Amino acid sequence: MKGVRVLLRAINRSRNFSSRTTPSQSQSQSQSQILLMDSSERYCYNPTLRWNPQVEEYFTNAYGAEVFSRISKALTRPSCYSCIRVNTLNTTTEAVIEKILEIQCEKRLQDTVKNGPHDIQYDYQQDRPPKEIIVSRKCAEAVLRGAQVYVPGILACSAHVEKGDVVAVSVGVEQPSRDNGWAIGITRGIVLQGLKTDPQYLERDGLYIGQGITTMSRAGIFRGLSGLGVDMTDRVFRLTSFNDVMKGDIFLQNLPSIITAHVLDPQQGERILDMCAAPGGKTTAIASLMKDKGEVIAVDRSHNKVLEIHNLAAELGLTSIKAYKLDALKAVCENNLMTQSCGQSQTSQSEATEEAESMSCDTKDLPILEKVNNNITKDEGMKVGCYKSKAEERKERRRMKNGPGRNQSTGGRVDKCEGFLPNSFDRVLLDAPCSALGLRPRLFAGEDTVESLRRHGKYQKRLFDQAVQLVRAGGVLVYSTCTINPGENEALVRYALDTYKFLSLAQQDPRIGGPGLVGHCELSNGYFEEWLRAGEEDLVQRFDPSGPHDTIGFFIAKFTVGPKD
Ligand SMILES: C[S@@+](CC[C@H](N)C(=O)[O-])C[C@H]1O[C@@H](n2cnc3c(N)ncnc32)[C@H](O)[C@@H]1O
Repeated sequence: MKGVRVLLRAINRSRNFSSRTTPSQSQSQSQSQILLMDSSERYCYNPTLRWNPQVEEYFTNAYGAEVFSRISKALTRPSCYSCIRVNTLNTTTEAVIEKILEIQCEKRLQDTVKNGPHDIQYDYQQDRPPKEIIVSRKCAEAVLRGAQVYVPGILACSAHVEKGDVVAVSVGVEQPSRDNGWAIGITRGIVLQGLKTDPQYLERDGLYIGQGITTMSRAGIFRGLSGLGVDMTDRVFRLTSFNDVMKGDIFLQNLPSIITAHVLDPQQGERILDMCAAPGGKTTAIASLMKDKGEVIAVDRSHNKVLEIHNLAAELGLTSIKAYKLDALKAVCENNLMTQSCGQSQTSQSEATEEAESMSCDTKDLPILEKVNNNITKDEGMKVGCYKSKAEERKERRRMKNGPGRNQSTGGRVDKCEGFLPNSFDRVLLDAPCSALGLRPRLFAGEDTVESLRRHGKYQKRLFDQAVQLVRAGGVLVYSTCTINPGENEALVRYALDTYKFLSLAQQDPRIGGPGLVGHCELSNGYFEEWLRAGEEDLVQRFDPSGPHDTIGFFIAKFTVGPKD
C-alpha cells in the first residue's frame, strides 16, 4: 500500500517535468520513472533551516520541539500574501483595492492566495538534468521575495551556458563542515557537472527556487561584476510585484509593523519619538495615524538611513516628521545647568561613509559654541540650542560658495541631534535592532550563536534605559522586535518591569498576535533567563511565522508610564 502511494506521488510529480518518454519505451520508462521520482524530490522547494546546535536547543526548550520545527519550516518561506498600508492622507482604501484588482486582471494573477511553493516545469529531459546556476543565499532570499538574479549573486553555472538559455536556479546554502562549522563548498565560477559527477548535486536537494533565462553566457557572468544575470521566468513563490505601483499612495509593510504603529496609538498634536527609525516604515505609519498633525521625531544612528527616512516621508507627503542622525544609546540629554541642551548640526554624505556602520557615533565631544539657557519647554524640545562647530561653519560657507561636492547631491545632508530632555515625549517607540530571526524567507540561521543573541539582548536593554527616561509620566512606551528570540522579547519585558517600577504592561489594540512566553529558561551551563509571569502573557503580542496569519516573527510590548519619583 505504501509503495502504491509512493508510485502515485512519483507519477504525479513526474507530470511536472517535460519528460519526452513515450509508452513504447516501457523498459527504459520504468527506469526513468524511478529517476524522475528522485529528481522531482530534489526539485521540490523544501529547504531545511539549519541552526547553531546550542541555539536550536535553547529554542526547542522555549517552544517545544514540534512548534519550533513548524516555526523553522515557516521561516524558509515568504508570507503567502503581500500586506499594503494605504496612505489615507492621499487616497482611500477603496480606490487602492480597485486599482489592485485592475492590475491583477491585467497580469492575470488569479493565484495570489496560494502563492507557493509551486512545482516548476524545469527543462528536465529523461536522465539529463537542465542547465543550472547556483546563487548565493542572500540572492536566493531576494529572489524568493520577487527579485531577479544579478551577476554578483551567481556562484556557479553549468558548462556551455549561453545567453538565452533556460536554467534551473538553486541556492548554495551552508552545510555542516568537518571542523564543526559551516561551509558552502562552492567556489565562485566552478562548473556544474550535473547528475552523479557533480559533488554538490545532492546538496541541492529541495533548494531549487525557480527557472529563468540567462542574459549572458557563462563567460560573461563570471567576467562581469554587475548587471542582470538571469531573468526569472518562473518561481516557486509567485508574489505580486508592486514595484513603482501607486507610489505615494501605498506602502508595502509587514502586518505586525503596521499593528505596532496602531498599538502606540499616537494622537494628533502629540510629540512622538521613534528611536531606531530607519528606513521609516513605522515612523510614516505613526505620522499618518496622526493625520500629519503633531511632531514625529525619527532618529537613527546611520546617516544614509536617515536619508531614507527623509525620502520616504517626502514620497508619502508627510511633513510632521523630522529625522535626525543620533546614537540612541545617548538619546537622553541631561538637564544640567546650561552646558547641555538639545541641538542640531549637519553631516554630509562623505562624512557619513565612515560613520555609517559604526556601532556608536559619539556626539558628546562636539564643541559647543553657543550655550543656551536650559529652561526649555517640552514643545520647544530641540528647536532651541542649535550650535555648530567652527569646522562645520567653515564647511557650510564652502558649500554655499561652491555648491554640493563631487558625488554629493543636495539631498545628501542630514541633521545631527545631540539628544532630548528627559520626559519630553508623549510616546516613544523603540523598534529595536535585533537578531531579526523572525524575517522571512530565511535559508540559513547557523551564524547566530547563543552569545550573539545575548549581545542583542544587552544592547536592547541599554536602548530601553534611554527610551524610558524620555517618555513623560502618563505617556506610552512601545517596544518591538522582528525576532522569535525570547531573550530579546519576554526577557526584555521582565527586565523593564523589574527595573522600572513605574512601568506597567498595557492592553494592546488591535490584537492579532498570540500570547507571550511565561516561565524561564535554565541551561546546563548555568545560564538563567526569566520571561513573563502568569497573567502577563496576554498583554504582549507575539507573532508566530507558522501561525494562521502567516506573518513574520514579531513581538510587541506596550508600557504605560506612571509617576516616576
Ligand atoms: C529594526 S530596524 C528599524 C526599522 C524601522 N523602525 C522601520 O519600521 O522601518 C533598527 C534600526 O536601528 C538602527 N540602530 C541600531 N543601533 C542604533 C543606535 N544606537 N541608535 C540609533 N539607531 C540605531 C539601525 O540603523 C536600524 O535602522
